[in-house]
Amino acid sequence: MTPSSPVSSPAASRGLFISFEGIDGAGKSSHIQGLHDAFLAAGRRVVSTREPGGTPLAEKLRALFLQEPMDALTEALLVFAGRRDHLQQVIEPALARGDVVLCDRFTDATFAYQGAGRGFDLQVLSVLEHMVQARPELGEGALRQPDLTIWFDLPTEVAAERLAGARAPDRFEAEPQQFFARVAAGYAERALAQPGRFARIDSHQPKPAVWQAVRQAVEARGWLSASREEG
Ligand SMILES: Nc1ncnc2c1ncn2[C@@H]1O[C@H](COP(=O)(O)OP(=O)(O)O)[C@@H](O)[C@H]1O
Ligand SMILES: Cc1cn([C@H]2C[C@H](O)[C@@H](COP(=O)(O)OP(=O)(O)O)O2)c(=O)[nH]c1=O
Repeated sequence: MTPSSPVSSPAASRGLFISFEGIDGAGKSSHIQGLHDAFLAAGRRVVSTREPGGTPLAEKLRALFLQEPMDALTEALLVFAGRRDHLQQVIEPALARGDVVLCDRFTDATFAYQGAGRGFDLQVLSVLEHMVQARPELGEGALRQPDLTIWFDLPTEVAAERLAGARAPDRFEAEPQQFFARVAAGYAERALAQPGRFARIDSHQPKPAVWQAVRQAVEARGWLSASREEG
């Protein structure tokens, strides 16, 4: 099997859904590409995608979301509308094919940014989450959630230093550090509530050390071995 060839039989592996989270500037981007390459080398088909975005419609919503002033409910409605389209057009079909889906942010970001960051009602977010991510075929209340969420955790002041001058700030990146402190606390709360799904990565380290930690989080689950069946 060549490094980039797909698995020979869909039965040999099930789809895997991995999301990447953290405050702006936490350093997720380059490691998503690294993991993409590592899964290809292990013989998996990989779809790398992002939220907000991931489909033509959701990318249009992303542009509005990042640039236009709006209140927190509008933010939540836009991001969940895009998520619905993304799940239907990209994520669910890829998982059904047995692909690995690497998603730069998912619903934890909504709870962290709109919930903890903006102070928006978490119960309303939960209602939207249940509408958008419902999997009725698995029973009442079943939701599509990532199999693993890789959470890049680092102090807000370090993230701010990394972002300074790196790129023109969007509507969120222009927020003050107190906003990101609330977002970071939101992620910590989500990770505490669902420890099996979250892998916390200490991102206040040089890139190679962060990459080792990311790789280990995935290897520890047996997901990077070429011939192994997923459990
Ligand atoms: N471990 C690291 N140490 C120092 N700088 C980093 C590290 N990881 C990323 N960076 C830099 O920080 C900035 C933000 O990284 P990026 O991957 O774009 O963050 P994110 O996608 O989480 O917003 C970039 O300029 C990047 O080169
Ligand atoms: C998915 C999502 C992102 N966001 C925010 C977080 C980021 O500030 C921004 C875009 O995320 P991201 O794609 O990580 O930005 P970049 O490519 O510039 O690093 O959207 C929310 O506020 N709620 C959400 O549900």
